[in-house]
Amino acid sequence: MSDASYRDAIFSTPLDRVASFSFDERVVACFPDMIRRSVPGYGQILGMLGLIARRHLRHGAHVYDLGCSLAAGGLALAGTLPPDAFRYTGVDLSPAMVSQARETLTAECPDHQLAVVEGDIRAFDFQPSGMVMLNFTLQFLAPDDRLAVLERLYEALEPGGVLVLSEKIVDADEADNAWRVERYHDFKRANGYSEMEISQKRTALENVLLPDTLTAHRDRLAQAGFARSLTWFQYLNFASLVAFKE
Ligand SMILES: C[S@@+](CC[C@H](N)C(=O)[O-])C[C@H]1O[C@@H](n2cnc3c(N)ncnc32)[C@H](O)[C@@H]1O
Ligand SMILES: O=C(O)C(=O)C[C@]1(C(=O)O)C=C[C@H](O)C=C1
Repeated sequence: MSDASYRDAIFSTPLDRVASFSFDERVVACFPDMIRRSVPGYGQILGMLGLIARRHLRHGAHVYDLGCSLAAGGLALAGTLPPDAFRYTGVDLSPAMVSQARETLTAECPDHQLAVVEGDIRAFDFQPSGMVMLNFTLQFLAPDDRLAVLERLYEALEPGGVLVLSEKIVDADEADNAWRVERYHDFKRANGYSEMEISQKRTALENVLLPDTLTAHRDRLAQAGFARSLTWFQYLNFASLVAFKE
């Protein structure tokens, strides 16, 4: 099973107790469908990764994709850049994600240099790189662990390197936030999720996915050393930033 696979029905039946969300085999089996129906702009963000790499990446440089899940970031770059343009390492904590990602990359991009390793990005020994992608991963780390990871990524990036940070975000203003979350739930309904699925997934993600404001992200990036960052994409409560190592 190496392609778009099953429809996400994980929260479609009533659960006595909704367990915390985890990236296990059941999630892996429907992940491409889940993320496309749950993250506004996911396809557009993937589409830009190759274009950002084309502008910022030195020929042959190394790229990290942290919390790579099924290596969608690697597939996106391989769709835009030739095999000698970059080397890619995806890192993920979930063994089920890692084994499925490897299978997909072998089947779909045999000529590109794409590796996936199982590891925890909080303790990973990062090698020098020209680009780092952190797409919807930082939000799953304990808030106190986030700055240290960004500091180590700043160190690992080569001069001229770029970090792409995509996240679910929260508004500081309560009313603005409520509007955005309500429209996000409309987005999920329009993508075929039921009220039960929306509410049980929300419960499962409580205390697991902890979103920051865009201001908190920009401040943290600056604290980690990134003198320049900007939000290049936002769709409801999901955004993507780029930060530069000068
Ligand atoms: C929402 S998914 C990321 C989606 C993926 N980047 C994409 O664009 O399709 C979050 C991923 O982060 C991984 N993850 C969470 N904490 C991690 C950690 N400390 N180290 C490495 N991976 C982690 C999870 O296993 C999961 O696969
Ligand atoms: O479904 C949600 O509420 C999400 O926040 C989507 C989200 C994410 O943003 O990382 C959460 C878990 C995974 O299923 C993939 C996407």
